[in-house]
Amino acid sequence: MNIYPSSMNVLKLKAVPNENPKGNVKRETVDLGNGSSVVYIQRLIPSDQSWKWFQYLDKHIPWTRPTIRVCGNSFLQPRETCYVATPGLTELTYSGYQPHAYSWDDYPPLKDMLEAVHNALPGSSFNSLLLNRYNSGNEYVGWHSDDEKLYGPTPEIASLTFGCERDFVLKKKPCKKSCGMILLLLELYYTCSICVFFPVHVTTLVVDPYVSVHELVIICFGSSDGSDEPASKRLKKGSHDVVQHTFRLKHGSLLVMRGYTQRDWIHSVPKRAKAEGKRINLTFRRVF
Ligand SMILES: O=C(O)CCC(=O)C(=O)O
Ligand SMILES: [Fe+2]
Repeated sequence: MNIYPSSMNVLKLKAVPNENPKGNVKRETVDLGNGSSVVYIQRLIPSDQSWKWFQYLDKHIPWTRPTIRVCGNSFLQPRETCYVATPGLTELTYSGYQPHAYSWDDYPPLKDMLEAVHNALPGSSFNSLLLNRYNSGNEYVGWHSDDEKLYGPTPEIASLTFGCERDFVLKKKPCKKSCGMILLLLELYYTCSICVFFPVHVTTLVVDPYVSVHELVIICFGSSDGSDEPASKRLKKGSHDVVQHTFRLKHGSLLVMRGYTQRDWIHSVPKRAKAEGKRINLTFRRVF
């Protein structure tokens, strides 16, 4: 089965610069096609304000490194996290972990950050926030999409970054038509944690809370290019044709995923040996 087309190109998408209505903050929009798009504002929050907020978050947020369960195995999440939400919303659960929902009033500066994001995105209304702290380039978030039901079919997710610059990579999910049935079956097996039929190299790759079923499909079944190398190796070497886009997320930047981005794309912040500093990322979401 061909998950990806056979050539080795990484197809990059074009960013179109545009101005916001007030004309004072530059933003670029990347049309991912089929109703998905990303907006990137490199300098939303001035540097000195961003450092003040970074210091506040670093010191006052009750960071935890949860143990999460994937395929029946327990792993320490490869970054620290905290969750904030308006009371009364449906609770968030991922990888068998249900974070405690702190209130916005517990950490008042979060309300200023929310306001800055709302001002940049007229018409948006976020009511929950997932915070991540990456203490070094060794910490990361693996391939996933934030497609939990509680966010609805076309979630808008606004991602504010402070501190060390890191790459944020978006990659198109494998074809749906030919893989639909396999995805469904894997989703079932995955959800039920019945993963015994996966080869060992599959389960050893699964170390992230958001491991994508689509990644498992690629790893398990690979492409039909005649290679007898394990598919996991081929995936790591990037020997597939991949449509992807990389954003270097700057201190004080805002990246917004819109439309069907969670349905049709996966994203990650990969390990980077050269990234030495700490990075704090806030993803604002709306729970329906
Ligand atoms: O740290 C980031 O930029 C992304 C975090 C993320 O994807 C998530 O929390 O779902
Ligand atoms: Fe995400």
